[in-house]
Amino acid sequence: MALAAARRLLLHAGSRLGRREAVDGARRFANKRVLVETEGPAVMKLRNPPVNSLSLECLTEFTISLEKLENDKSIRGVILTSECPGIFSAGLDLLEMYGRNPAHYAEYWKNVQELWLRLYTSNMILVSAINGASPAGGCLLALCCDYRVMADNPKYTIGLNESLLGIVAPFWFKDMYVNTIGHREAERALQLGTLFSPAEALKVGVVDEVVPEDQVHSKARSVMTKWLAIPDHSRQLTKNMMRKATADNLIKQREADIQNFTSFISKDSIQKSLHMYLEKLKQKKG
Ligand SMILES: CC/C=C\C/C=C\C/C=C\CC/C=C/CC(=O)SCCNC(=O)CCNC(=O)[C@H](O)C(C)(C)COP(=O)(O)OP(=O)(O)OC[C@H]1O[C@@H](n2cnc3c(N)ncnc32)[C@H](O)[C@@H]1OP(=O)(O)O
Repeated sequence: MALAAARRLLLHAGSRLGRREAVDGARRFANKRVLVETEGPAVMKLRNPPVNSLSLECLTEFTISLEKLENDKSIRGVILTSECPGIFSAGLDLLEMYGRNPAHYAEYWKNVQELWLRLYTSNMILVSAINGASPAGGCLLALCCDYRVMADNPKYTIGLNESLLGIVAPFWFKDMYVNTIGHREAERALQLGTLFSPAEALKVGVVDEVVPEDQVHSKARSVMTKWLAIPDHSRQLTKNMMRKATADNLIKQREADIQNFTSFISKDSIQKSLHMYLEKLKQKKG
């Protein structure tokens, strides 16, 4: 209930802000964690420092921004990128999955599902400009896009690394991985929790193109121009044909998937694994 109210408030605030900025001629709208520019090809920038983790608030704002863009018939495509230097997204927020209660886990997972379904089945053309590290849920965001451009910086890695955290990528993460890189590569990468360098990601097909870091945005724009030249109706029907079965697979068992996640993440052994992983992240600094 509280989240639904927050969502209504955010939507209302978002549209007020959008109107005010449009009057200023700025053609953009924003909430705290997501900035959307609609001048030229629309660009959605994640800005949830330090690492663009997908907290509940961030997921909510992301979903609302996407909904607003979907409702604007003049927007046919969106470039998804990050405003946090060196990080595309660190994925799901570990602090939403650690030390909370089952009701919180259920609420969080529902929102993860919601964002995924919206992104994966969007009628818009989605191009990701991957300008930083992109593990787990960060990779998931990129995989939802129709085309992925990654910055050529060996420090940036991408992949579904859940098994390294002692957790398991849910079946719909796995399905999308299989759809993108094929069964054998997905099976190996998921078990090993592989984080690919840009060159490896290109080779295996996790990304479509790797370009020098200073060209990642211009390349994403030129890709968008090419995709925008395709008639919407035929491209959308084709996209739907390719993705519907995968999305439907979650839609038909959303509630069971929430229960599954909640009981899995609540286990003492899983909480212990997450605790150890969080400690490892802290120690890395010291
Ligand atoms: C049969 C099957 C049965 C059941 C299955 C059912 C359901 C499935 C169950 C579970 C699936 C859940 C799926 C989860 C998917 C995810 O996305 S999990 C998140 C995975 N993410 C990561 O592993 C990334 C971890 N982070 C990093 O590697 C680095 O931080 C990163 C490379 C992104 C950036 O490095 P750097 O710039 O050096 O920054 P720091 O490491 O110093 O980090 C800065 C602070 O940010 C905190 N932080 C980092 N990542 C996260 C995160 N994902 N969530 C929350 N917080 C994060 C980090 O701790 C630092 O905090 P501090 O400043 O120390 O307070």
